[in-house]
Amino acid sequence: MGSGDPHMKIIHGEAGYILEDVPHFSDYIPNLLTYPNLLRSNPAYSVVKQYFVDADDTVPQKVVVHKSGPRGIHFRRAGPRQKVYFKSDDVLACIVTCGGLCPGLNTVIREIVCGLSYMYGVNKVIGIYGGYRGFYSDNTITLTPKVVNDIHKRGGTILGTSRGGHDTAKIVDSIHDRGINQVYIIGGDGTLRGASVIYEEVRRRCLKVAIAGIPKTIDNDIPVIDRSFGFDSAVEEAQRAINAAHVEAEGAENGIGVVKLMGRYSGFIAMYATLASRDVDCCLIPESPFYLEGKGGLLEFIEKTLEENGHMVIVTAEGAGQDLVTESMQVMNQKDASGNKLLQDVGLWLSHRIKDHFGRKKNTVINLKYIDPTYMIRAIPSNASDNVYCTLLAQSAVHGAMAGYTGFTAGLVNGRHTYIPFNRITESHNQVVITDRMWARLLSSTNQPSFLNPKDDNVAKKTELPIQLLDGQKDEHQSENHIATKS
Ligand SMILES: Nc1ncnc2c1ncn2[C@@H]1O[C@H](COP(=O)(O)OP(=O)(O)OP(=O)(O)O)[C@@H](O)[C@H]1O
Ligand SMILES: O=P(O)(O)OC[C@H]1O[C@](O)(CO)[C@@H](O)[C@@H]1O
Ligand SMILES: [Mg+2]
Repeated sequence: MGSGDPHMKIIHGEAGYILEDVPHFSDYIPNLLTYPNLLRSNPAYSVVKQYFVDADDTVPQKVVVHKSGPRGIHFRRAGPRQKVYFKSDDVLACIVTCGGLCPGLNTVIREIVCGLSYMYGVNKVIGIYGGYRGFYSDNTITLTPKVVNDIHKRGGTILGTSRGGHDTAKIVDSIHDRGINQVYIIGGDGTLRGASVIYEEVRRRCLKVAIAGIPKTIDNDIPVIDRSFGFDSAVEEAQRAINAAHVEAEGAENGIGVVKLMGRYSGFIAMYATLASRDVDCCLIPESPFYLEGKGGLLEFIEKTLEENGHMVIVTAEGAGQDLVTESMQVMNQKDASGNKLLQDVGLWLSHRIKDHFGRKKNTVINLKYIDPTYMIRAIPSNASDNVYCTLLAQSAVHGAMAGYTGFTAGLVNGRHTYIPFNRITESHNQVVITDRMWARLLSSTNQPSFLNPKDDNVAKKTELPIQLLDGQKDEHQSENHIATKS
């Protein structure tokens, strides 16, 4: 759904209240039968007071408001509804995972299967192998609570994943031919763009097929939601690499530890890992340009830190300084199968440049160790907090699909589970705002320079500007750096 999409459901209420609603079968299929929700008689849930979500419950995107300000954008609250649009025996659900790996993928798969089975008595669930292109293959895996019982203890995805290869018409043909009527799609921004066009095609064909997304990205660059699953686990695991770098750096004369962490366009993992560790002297992220030589540059800062402390730790997000690396290595821009820019190894480049610099200074011997734990971090199983989070996201998606909602992603907004229309998730991405408080906290904890080259007019101007909030975006007081920027 693009922003000018005729299917967007925007409902206006009093005092500037706006509901950005998600599509429902009843929007395009008339006279559908409904059934009482089985959870009514489920012993585990029937004791819960007010277990069903009120049809009018919505969640505000903005929680910090002013007395006379508009109530702003809201999303539909996730959760079980009194009525469902499927009989248990009629459901054939499928699950697919696409894009890069992320801790928690298996937990989400597990909880969709278990949620469908234990809450709604649905026992026909299949897994599509190897991302979107798996829809064209005959191979699927039958998913039962028994099959998925302990998969949350493993990293990766039992279904495999891939980039590229999305053919909407072929995917919808495959869904239709197999009789699938609930599709759970777990992936990042690219995947959800793919899910959105699948939903459009399903709707164009008037099929009663629910398309539900569960946003995944280790980089935490998905807008609107509080955080993406796996991010917490990644930050925690990154501590091990940073600790190792610190131990190595401390143990050597002029020891320098360089750690590269994931973050293609957004430096959230690097920023949070740095803030959590406190052993990091410098954190480099894609959003904050830096330079090496001259006054206020990185090399000068390294010299100063070594002089003062005898060692230092540098954390760099993989997407940091890409312009510098590509310029100095004179490499062509390359893309992966999904069209994402392939990054140069900034950690390796940085390590060479630091060694070259001190190599030219005859009186300073340095000991530099470069640690690249990126794929080791991405491959771990999710931690306890992400496991619970994944469970709730999966259950939200299941409740939504059973209730007849479609074309939505499940997502946590201000601590509440919601259904968000695809376009809100795919139209922008979340980046660290370097004029925001969280980045200031980081700068004050590392004491690194801001690297704002006074010659670079653009950067200086950009940072002098007050934060411009697009309509409906979170403000700095509540977002703590989770402001979405147009991509
Ligand atoms: N605009 C689009 N329309 C249809 N399909 C798309 C689109 N963009 C990406 N896809 C498909 O989505 C899948 C995953 O995309 P991508 O490789 O960009 O990963 P992602 O979901 O963004 O996850 P991450 O970036 O976190 O690894 C691929 O199969 C790709 O072909
Ligand atoms: O090597 P791959 O699988 O293309 O994945 C690398 C990218 O995937 C991500 O982890 C996002 O999923 C990025 O941080 C990283 O740049
Ligand atoms: Mg992506």
